[in-house]
Amino acid sequence: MSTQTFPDLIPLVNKLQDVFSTISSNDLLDLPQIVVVGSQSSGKSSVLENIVQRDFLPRGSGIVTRRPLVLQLVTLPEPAEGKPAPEEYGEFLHVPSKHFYDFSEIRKEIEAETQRVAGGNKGISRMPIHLKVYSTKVLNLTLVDLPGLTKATNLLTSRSRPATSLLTTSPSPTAVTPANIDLVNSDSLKLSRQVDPEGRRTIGVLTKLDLMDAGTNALDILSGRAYPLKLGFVGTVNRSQQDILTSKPMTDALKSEADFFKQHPAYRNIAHRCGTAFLSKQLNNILMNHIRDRLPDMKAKLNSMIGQTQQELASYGDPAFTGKAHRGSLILKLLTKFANDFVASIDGTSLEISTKELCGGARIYFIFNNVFGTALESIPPCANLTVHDIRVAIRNSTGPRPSLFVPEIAFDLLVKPQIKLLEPPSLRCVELAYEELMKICHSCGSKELQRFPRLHAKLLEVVSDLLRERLGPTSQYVESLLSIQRAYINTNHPDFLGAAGAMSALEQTQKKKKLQEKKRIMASTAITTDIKQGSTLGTPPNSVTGGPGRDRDRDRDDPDNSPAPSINGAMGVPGARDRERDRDFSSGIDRGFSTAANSMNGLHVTESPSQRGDSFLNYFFGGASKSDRSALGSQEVMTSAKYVPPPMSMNNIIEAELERKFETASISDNNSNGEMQLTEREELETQLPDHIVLQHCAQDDPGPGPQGHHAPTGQLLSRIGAEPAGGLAVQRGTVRRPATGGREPRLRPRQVQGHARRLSSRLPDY
Ligand SMILES: Nc1nc2c(ncn2[C@@H]2O[C@H](COP(=O)(O)OP(=O)(O)OP(=O)(O)O)[C@@H](O)[C@H]2O)c(=O)[nH]1
Repeated sequence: MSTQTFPDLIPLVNKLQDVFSTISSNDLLDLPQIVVVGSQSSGKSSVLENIVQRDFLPRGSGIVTRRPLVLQLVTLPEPAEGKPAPEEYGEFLHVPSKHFYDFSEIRKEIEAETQRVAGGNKGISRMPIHLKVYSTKVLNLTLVDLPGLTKATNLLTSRSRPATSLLTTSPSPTAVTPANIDLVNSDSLKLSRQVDPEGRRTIGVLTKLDLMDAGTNALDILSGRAYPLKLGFVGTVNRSQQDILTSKPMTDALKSEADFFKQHPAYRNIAHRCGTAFLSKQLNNILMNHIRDRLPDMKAKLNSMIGQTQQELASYGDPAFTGKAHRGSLILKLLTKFANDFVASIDGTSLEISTKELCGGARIYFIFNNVFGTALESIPPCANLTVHDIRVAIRNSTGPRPSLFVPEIAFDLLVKPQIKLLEPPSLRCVELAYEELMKICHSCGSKELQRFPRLHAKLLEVVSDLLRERLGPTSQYVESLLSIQRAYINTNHPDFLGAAGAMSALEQTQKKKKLQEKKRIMASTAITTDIKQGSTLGTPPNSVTGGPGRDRDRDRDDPDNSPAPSINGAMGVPGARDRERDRDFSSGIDRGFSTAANSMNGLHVTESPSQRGDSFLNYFFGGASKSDRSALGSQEVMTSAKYVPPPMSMNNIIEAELERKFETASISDNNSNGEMQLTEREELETQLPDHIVLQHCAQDDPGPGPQGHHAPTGQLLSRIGAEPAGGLAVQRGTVRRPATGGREPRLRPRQVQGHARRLSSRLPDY
């Protein structure tokens, strides 16, 4: 061990200790400390009192030391000759202005302070008590008295110490062990090994040497032969309980100790390396060496902390703005800075730009282009629109007349709810943008502003209120934009290029389909055989009236004709018009049905309606003109098994079969599954709106573009709505839909029918 002394080192470290204890940051610097550890009643307090040479520590039964005591011993200079020695005194960090000259007062203050923090119920606290003792009799030294070992373990070894913990990561342990127990059972040595495994900084203190059994001694231990510690063991003899009770003076106690070692036969030769005085010197050396070792590291750490602190200080603003006179200008400056930061965050010109996640304006861009874009993309353009809806809307909107083109009223009615689907994601986009602006607002406070927490809180409150206030009107604005688009569907917009192209594409598809079907039927063996044999097939009754093509037109043109009354529940429930139609048609039809039903119950009938399926219906509604209906509906025709239809040519047969395929469901309106079959034209018409909408979506969504996003809603909406087609200056948006609590209901066929009726009454020229 170096004998070189650094007298200023320990006071300097004590100063650091005081500073760091006030800012609760002992851990930051890892100050060198000597900690006194030992099991309960091993004699720790006695050793400390011997070193200070004063009675000042609480005494009693059970656990007495319940808070760590940081004891800083400061050497007072020796008085000049003839002058009285300066009076010893103690000073607590928590009572800085008071000097305790009466050491019994110090004891009381320790007890009171322990009780204040650790409570009166034997509780233990980490919060240290800092006591400085100024005396001419002490060496500069800092020691930490820890509570009894069972309680001290956590305080000494815990790596997750709170900032208030006094212990460093590498303390120098003073392991106090009573000599009257076996060394291998020494908990203090076990604990010291945990923080100093090589035994380089640990010093062993052997107390109660006077209490060893007669004939035994601790010479092996004190000579360093029993236990390997680089700094060795120092033996002490403190005051016994009896001495304490009789208030044996400390000077007498120290003298008795010195005499003990000098006179003891075993320790006589090592008496100069035993006792409290030697221990004090050793501890002083240990501490100074420890400080010296740690000094370069401490200096580097301190410098970096000073740099950081100065930087932080600078961030709290210009000192020129301090004082009451500068209050107004300071507030203005802070508000301007806040506003600039807010704008900079949105513009992306802020100095503190994260490289980890999107923030500010970039995040708003992401919300608009990715989140909103994806939300729009995920909306199926024809959601909630079934073929049935489209077909019914088209048919209802044509009224009693045939339509030459796809009726636009139907298109309007169908498209408007679809535009409404854009509303929820649009409103969500507004909310997300609002939330992002709120986030930006909360991240804008500069360090300087944080110096004034109330101003900062008030500023955030005002800006948040402002943003919240604008949320409602912005949402309303978005809603009104969508309402505008829904109110007026402009199919003449230059971007609305879907109609003609879609129509021709659909027609091509249909033609192809028809051709394929024709070929298939041509190849059908049954038909070919029949043709070859020149046999006469049972012609469907509708051929009598000039072929199914005409019937198809009639059927399409006459909406009253579509749903036929049910025979066996396979068809749809007839509507009002159906019922009227039924009344209009001769009662013969009804008779026909009843007769047909009777026929099925065992009467003579060639084919049951179920066997003949749609042909049976064609027989009534699809295959005959109005003039023929009464005749065809006659009981004779329906029930006669002998009825022989006129012969058909080959082309007629093919044509009829083909038409039957395409058309039967259009007459029956519903098939047995409740699904509708469409006519060729209806299929084309019902697909057209889908096709247009899909085309527009495809236009709007050219796939991930250079920015990897999709066209915003505005474009989609502007493409759906523009000016009226063909200069038809009819405001079709006047059709009002019933209020549905903000949610556009899916239009049922009957609702569409109702709308169409009302619409046609308002638009006589349509
Ligand atoms: N005879 C004798 N008694 C001693 C010696 N050292 C301590 N004692 C006695 O042992 C008892 C416990 O001593 P303390 O100094 O209070 O022990 P401690 O380790 O501080 O106890 P806690 O703070 O409760 O953990 C006291 O009654 C002391 O008088 C010694 O060297 N010789």
